[in-house]
Amino acid sequence: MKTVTGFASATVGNVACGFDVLGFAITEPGDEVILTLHDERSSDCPVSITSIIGDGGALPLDPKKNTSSFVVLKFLEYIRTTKGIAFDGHIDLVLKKNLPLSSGMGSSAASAAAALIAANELLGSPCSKMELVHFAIEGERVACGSAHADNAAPAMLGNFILIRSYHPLDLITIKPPANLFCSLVHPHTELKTSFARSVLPKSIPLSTATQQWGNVGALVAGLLMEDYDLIGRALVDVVAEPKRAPLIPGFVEVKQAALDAGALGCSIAGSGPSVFAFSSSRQTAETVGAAMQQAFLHSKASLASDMWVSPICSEGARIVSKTP
Ligand SMILES: Nc1ncnc2c1ncn2[C@@H]1O[C@H](COP(=O)(O)OP(=O)(O)O)[C@@H](O)[C@H]1O
Ligand SMILES: N[C@@H](CCOP(=O)(O)O)C(=O)O
Repeated sequence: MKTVTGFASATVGNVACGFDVLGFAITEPGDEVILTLHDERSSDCPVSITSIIGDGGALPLDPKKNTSSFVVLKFLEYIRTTKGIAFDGHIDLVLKKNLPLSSGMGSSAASAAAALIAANELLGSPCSKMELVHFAIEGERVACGSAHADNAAPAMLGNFILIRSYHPLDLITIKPPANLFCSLVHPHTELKTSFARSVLPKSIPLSTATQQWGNVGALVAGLLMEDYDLIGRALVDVVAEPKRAPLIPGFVEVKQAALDAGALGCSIAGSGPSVFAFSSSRQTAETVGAAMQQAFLHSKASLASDMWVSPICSEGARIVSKTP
């Protein structure tokens, strides 16, 4: 019986100004998916979820509703129709859910990317990571109703990913500057991505768009030029942050605490409630993260939080172990 374990880490979507077009991966924490291959099909659906560990019973066991199994079904259909690989066996899936749900840490995308990298390995690696990304993105539609790629693409590919176009999908990998560190703080409260998207305007004034694309361009330039000051100046979001900040208790204080502690910049991680900051050394990132946690704790809602300091992950989804 062949078994493969895949891992994919947390990701931060948007990176302030790049709503739905920019995201990056950190090195940990992340979700693990263990797949076991059986020769015989044991139900109509070729994938079953045997167990989910660490979700407190919150996630669906229906293989068509959980992002981890949904994307494996899409992958099986793809290799059958485009590569002539017919799969008549069965896959049992165990999800080790280490990422908090509805957190702004790309939890649904991490499950999908971990499952895909494992399924591809289990069936002899018929697909490249770039092919697998398509299914990981489709998984986001199951999670929140929109197939945004700014979590799924970095979860699979690592680094910063810029989505130049969705149709056709055109992903650009941007290697991180060597000394860039992320402080990611997750306050103990949930905010569903679907809800955080519903508060956004359907259209924005041209003057707002002008500011936003100026910052997106500057952020990409700052990353490529390793210009930390420019990265900091470009971490400005005039589209989503003003609408979403009121949904995160203490956000204004937390952001100010990060900047006062020496962060280059700070904004909402994905759709929130997590908040991220960039710093140009690990030591500063540790100080910044601690200051952000204190600010959440001393805010009106008095929120406890978890905090991670990490460089940008350059590897993306990976195989952790396999037998035989
Ligand atoms: N494997 C999974 N991990 C997380 N959420 C999942 C998963 N599969 C399905 N979902 C559903 O996706 C929704 C959470 O998605 P979302 O709010 O986008 O969270 P996140 O910001 O953590 O990605 C929940 O309704 C949950 O039931
Ligand atoms: N671009 C998306 C990112 C959502 O990230 P998540 O980690 O909160 O799912 C958005 O801003 O809606």
